[in-house]
Amino acid sequence: MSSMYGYDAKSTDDPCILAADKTFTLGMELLSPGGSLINLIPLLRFVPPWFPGAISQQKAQEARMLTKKVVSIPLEFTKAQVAEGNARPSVVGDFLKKKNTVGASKEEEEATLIVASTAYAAASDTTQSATGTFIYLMVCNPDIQRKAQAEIDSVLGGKRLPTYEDRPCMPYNEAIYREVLRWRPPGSVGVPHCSIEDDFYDGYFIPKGSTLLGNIWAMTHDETRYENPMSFNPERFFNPDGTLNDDDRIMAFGFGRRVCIGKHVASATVIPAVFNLEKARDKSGNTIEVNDEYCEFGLISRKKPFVCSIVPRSDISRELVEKLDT
Ligand code: HEM
Repeated sequence: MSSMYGYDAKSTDDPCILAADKTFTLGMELLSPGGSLINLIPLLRFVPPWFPGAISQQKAQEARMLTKKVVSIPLEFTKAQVAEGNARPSVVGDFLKKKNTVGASKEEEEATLIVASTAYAAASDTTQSATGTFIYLMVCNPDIQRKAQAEIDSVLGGKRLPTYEDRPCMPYNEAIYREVLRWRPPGSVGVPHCSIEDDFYDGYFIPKGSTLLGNIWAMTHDETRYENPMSFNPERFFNPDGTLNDDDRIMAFGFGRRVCIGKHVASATVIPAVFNLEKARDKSGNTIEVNDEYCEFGLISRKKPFVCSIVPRSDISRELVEKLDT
């Protein structure tokens, strides 16, 4: 939202977040295989929402209305910021400035707005799922977190935030990133695809028009490739000589022509540079244990909410984060 619109949601009660969350839940219910009869009998899409029992149509209508809200709330915000002259750099903000000065075509405007809302929609739940898993794993594996932080400190000296250029110098953090998305890919079967011609695979006939799901979970938990696949172990991505191995194909981003286009943005998000992530304590000082449960939302799985403590690692870390907010 920040990079697309320069809009920072301050809390989970933000109207845009609430609308996006509800749209997502409705969308996932409708899109998951078997989630709607329309997926099996496409002719049913012509039944109007007011028809008794047309639950899918009603959900789709609500999702459409909420989607408009998800697009209009940050857009109106950015327009106001641009008009007041204090818009932060963002895809939509920069476009609007350009439109107001040198002009822009209708097509350009349409494309920019669609790119921004698509990126937001595709990025929010997947990134939220991966971040939830990452925080959970760091809280439950303090030794791994300390090792990652020690590597970051050795490169940054605790004085600045990491940049893309620092990444090759942080192989252990790279291994954590690979392992988080291997251990719990946000979408265990990716996004459904449709075969565009008759095909054969491994002796099976796949007729044109079949729905195909790539079993990402099976690939990332293949015991012949990943020993003890249910355990979280970033070390598995290292060669015996201590260098990173070449297993850098992140299955969680999907495959082929429609592979996730945000994978480079996503891959830069997960770094324990400035915060300590720990188990929280109750008023008596007892550690609050973290549940290990996940909720399935159609095609995406999310860590069930849990309490933990997230505190800046030092005063410098706090300043670095606060500077980001200004
Ligand atoms: C950990 C985070 C993310 C995961 C696990 C993820 C995963 C995926 C997957 C599985 C697909 C479908 C690929 C396929 O059809 O085989 C996809 C598509 C897509 N993703 Fe991501 N994604 C993430 C973050 C992002 C971010 C941050 C953005 C944008 C900034 C983004 C934008 C998109 C878009 C636009 C598509 C549709 C591409 C197309 O259909 O051509 N994703 N993503």
